[in-house]
Amino acid sequence: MPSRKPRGPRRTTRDAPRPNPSGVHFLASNQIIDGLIRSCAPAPADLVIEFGSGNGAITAPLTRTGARVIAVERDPAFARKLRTRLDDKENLRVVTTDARTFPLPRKDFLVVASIPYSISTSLLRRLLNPGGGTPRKAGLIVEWGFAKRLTTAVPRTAELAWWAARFDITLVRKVPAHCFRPIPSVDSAQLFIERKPQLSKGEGRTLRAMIEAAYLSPRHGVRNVVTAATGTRSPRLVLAAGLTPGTRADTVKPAQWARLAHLLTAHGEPQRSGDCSPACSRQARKR
Ligand SMILES: C[S@@+](CC[C@H](N)C(=O)[O-])C[C@H]1O[C@@H](n2cnc3c(N)ncnc32)[C@H](O)[C@@H]1O
Repeated sequence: MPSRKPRGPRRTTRDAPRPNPSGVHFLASNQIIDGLIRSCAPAPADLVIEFGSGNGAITAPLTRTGARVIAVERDPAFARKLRTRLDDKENLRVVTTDARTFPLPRKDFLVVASIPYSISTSLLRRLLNPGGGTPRKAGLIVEWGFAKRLTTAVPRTAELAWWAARFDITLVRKVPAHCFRPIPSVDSAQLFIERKPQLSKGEGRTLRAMIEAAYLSPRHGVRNVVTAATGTRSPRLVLAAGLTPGTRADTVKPAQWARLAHLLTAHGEPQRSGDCSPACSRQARKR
């Protein structure tokens, strides 16, 4: 992990936060951009998607890795300028569309992006929920508070726990506001996300059912959560997962739920309900 303080461009009094009606803040630190790209180590065989390419601060160095790059930008003026500027890059495709509806590839891909903060949650939902394709690795610049919520040891909501149980989500570094132009009022963070080995369908269903039961009844012990989710009692497997039957649900880390789901599935414990009851879904959506 880098220890040097990220350098932004030299700061002057003219750089103080100013009204910015477009709400767009461009990365202006080569050190941050390089670190972001290096975190995913794109190679020529890779497909990399960048959401919100703006004026290409990340796109241009991304194309130099030799990977195939798809830059997704909603603003037609930004997209047009980027196409013109990087006209000679045969490995780049600029797509003018909304990141929230861009169809994600089914095959292997990476994401490298400084994402528009207004769509952080909806974009992460698309990237980290099964359904479409999910990235093998993602290097993202996100708002600082959002990064902290995503990386707490015991996430606050069932949805965050579901993501953290299936992906390693690491807060790599703070990205101070002065690394952007214009300077925003909040700091940002560099996140690194890596997909864990994929779960079987049964493991996924058991994991989801347990997480939802846990977040509906956070004071319950793990034993009750397992019973609510699978209809069985498995104290031996709870112990094997490094928990005790009485461990409170709101102290259990996502990786521990994942381990327990693996053990329960391997020993043939079915989940009780389908993927998710309506009440659980409502709770999971609360953010
Ligand atoms: C934070 S800026 C990042 C720009 C550039 N990547 C950089 O780091 O300098 C976000 C960019 O996302 C674009 N954008 C905003 N909402 C979007 C959406 N829903 N889909 C795709 N692009 C979007 C904006 O036009 C802007 O160019």
